[in-house]
Amino acid sequence: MAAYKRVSESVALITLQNPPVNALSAAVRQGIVDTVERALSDPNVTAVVICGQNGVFCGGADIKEFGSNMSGPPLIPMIHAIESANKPVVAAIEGSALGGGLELALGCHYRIAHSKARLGLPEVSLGLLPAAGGSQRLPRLIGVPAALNLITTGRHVTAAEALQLGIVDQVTDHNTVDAAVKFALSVAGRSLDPRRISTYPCPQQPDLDALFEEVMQKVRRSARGAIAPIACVQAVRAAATLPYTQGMAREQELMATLFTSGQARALQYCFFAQRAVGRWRMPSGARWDTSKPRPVHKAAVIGLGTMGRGITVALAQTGLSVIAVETQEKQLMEAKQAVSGMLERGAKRRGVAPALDRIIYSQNIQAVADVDLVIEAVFEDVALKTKVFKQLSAVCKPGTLLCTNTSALDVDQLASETPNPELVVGMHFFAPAHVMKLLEVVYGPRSSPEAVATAMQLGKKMGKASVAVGNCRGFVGNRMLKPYVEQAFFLLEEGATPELVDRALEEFGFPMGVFTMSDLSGLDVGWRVRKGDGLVEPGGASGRSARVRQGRRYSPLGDLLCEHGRFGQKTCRGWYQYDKPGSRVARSDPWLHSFLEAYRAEHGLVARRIDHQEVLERCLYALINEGFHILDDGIAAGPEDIDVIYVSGYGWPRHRGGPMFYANMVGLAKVLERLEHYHQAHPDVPHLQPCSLLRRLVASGSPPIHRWGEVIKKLHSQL
Ligand SMILES: C[C@H](O)[C@H](C)C(=O)SCCNC(=O)CCNC(=O)[C@H](O)C(C)(C)COP(=O)([O-])OP(=O)([O-])OC[C@H]1O[C@@H](n2cnc3c(N)ncnc32)[C@H](O)[C@@H]1OP(=O)([O-])[O-]
Repeated sequence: MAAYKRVSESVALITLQNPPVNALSAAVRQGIVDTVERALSDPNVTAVVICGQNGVFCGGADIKEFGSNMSGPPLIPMIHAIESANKPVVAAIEGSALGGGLELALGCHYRIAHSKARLGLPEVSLGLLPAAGGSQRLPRLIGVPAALNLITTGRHVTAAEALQLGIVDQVTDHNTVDAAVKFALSVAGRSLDPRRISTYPCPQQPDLDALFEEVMQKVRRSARGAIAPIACVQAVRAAATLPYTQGMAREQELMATLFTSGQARALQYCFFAQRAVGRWRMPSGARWDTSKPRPVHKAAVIGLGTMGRGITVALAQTGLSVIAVETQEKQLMEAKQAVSGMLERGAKRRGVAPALDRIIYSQNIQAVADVDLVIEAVFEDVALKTKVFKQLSAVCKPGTLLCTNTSALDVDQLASETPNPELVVGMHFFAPAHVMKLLEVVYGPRSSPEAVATAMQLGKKMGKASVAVGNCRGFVGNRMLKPYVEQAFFLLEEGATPELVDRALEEFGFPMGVFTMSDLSGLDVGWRVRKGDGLVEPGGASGRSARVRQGRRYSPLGDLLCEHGRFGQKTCRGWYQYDKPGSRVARSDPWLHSFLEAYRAEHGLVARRIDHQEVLERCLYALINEGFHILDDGIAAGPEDIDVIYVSGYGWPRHRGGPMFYANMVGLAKVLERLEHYHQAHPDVPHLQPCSLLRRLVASGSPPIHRWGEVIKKLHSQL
């Protein structure tokens, strides 16, 4: 809807009304058409102001309508009617003007923005492009390079940057509507021809072809298979090389290729999944809107290694006071320096003052006596963590929440070491903790809903994609990663090379394949976990028994490389070789290839040709199959929880939606059939045995992902 009223005698004020972000639904578009017509035909009206209800201009087209038959007046002629109006139309931009919302404003003759407003054309992050004239008007208004940057990245700009770019005409700290009405009165009666952006020639660039070639190469590299960024470059190229009308036709043509694409559906699923995981639920029935978070004004971090330092920075950047505790003096001094550096660099990027004074460093755990929440990030050793939890229970004031950053230990066991297990949850960050978006909030059977609510709220405050998951070995992310890595190892035994496996996964869209990632994080990390699982047998890595553990197939390849001191980038040797420690440039290593041949010969394994399809099916379907086990166990509330975890923490390509969404796209019956095929070939690999939940979903006709709940009774999906 759009409300209409006359203000200041002769200004028609049109207010978009569709809470919470005034998205351009069919009803809003109809409201705009009707009210603009009314304003232009009312002789008492000399100017028009368009604004949004509730301090938000417009969040763009209504994404919820994309899945259905679009009805109501189309956007392009609606915006054209405004641009060709014979009375000045001024956009009063508060909150957000994004996508179709900014395109509407670009159709207006003037734009006034509040200093806190955010503007942008983020369609690319939904697998689309600005298709209501944005890709044709923005380059004409601000030039090709700046428009290319905004449209291919989808980034939001501040009002200040929008003014500097020329997107808006004025920025105000006061009431934006009042400022816009005053501005409209001041320009009433002036010629509007110079204000119709579609009539502008596109500012020419020296060597336009070279610019587009360079941008296209950069976009192709970072897109990793996503098609929308490429279409965005092509649309802006049309603006730079074609008259407006032809450019618009090209824009529509390109949009048509994207709108129904699987990638657009995947990215729009991610948009809603990211918001759905905030509406968390626990198997007990406790939920996000009935559990009150506790106030957290002061927090503490125990252990200032790599993770502890990142967590301290992430906490301080929220404005909280932080007590950072490290018992080793040398480690404490080094941590103080590292944390200060990270805070200063972060503050510089964001153009704010670094929060150095918010952190108090101490060697004494007593210092945390009056904090509201503690995050323990000491070395991943159960005895050490238990000792710390006992100390914290003795030192902290009643009601202090005790959170552990463990990535593999039993959260409930740690809770049992304290007098108040209800106050214990896992807060599993990902390295670097002040950069990586994902936060797994892990609740045990005794964790209170308030404790979960508090951790989830703190995660949101830190700008994290926080997902509430149940306590089990590896929680959700690492638990699914195990069969994925296991399959990659088995593929090497059967004839593949690290290069082949990694190329298949990187072409699928992962930033890094399994073996490149293993070299980056260090082979010794996985080795330590396998030792913790009792899987590593010292020196035993030969003969048939070397490839069986706990009655199932096992590959000691990773253990053998570690026994050779090949820990990856840090030792210049791992699955690949590197020129110097820490170098990221992986080069094939002939030693590794002859080692694999010798290994196969020793174990009577005959290498066979393996193609990318098999690599993808075995690695991804084994991971997905574990996802179904996690849903069946009620460890994750819904498929969206798993997908947000993998997209925001494990590099799963966003334009493929996430593991569970991808399984739905491929077809559950196909995933089941392929798992059965591979399990038949490898009966000693239980991770390939299809999960009963997958069978039940296929037997129920493979319902769409948002209806899996009907099959999985204990599912609490929020889609
Ligand atoms: C032709 C044209 O070229 C093309 C084709 C397009 O225009 S394509 C569309 C382009 N527009 C976008 O990409 C902007 C998308 N939105 C955002 O980036 C953010 O929402 C926000 C505006 C910065 C506000 O953030 P927030 O943190 O304050 O709240 P929220 O939790 O995110 O959102 C609050 C609630 O509003 C819902 N919502 C937000 N934007 C929406 C939209 N455009 N359509 C439908 N629902 C929307 C969201 O799902 C959530 O619902 P629920 O979860 O409460 O049920």
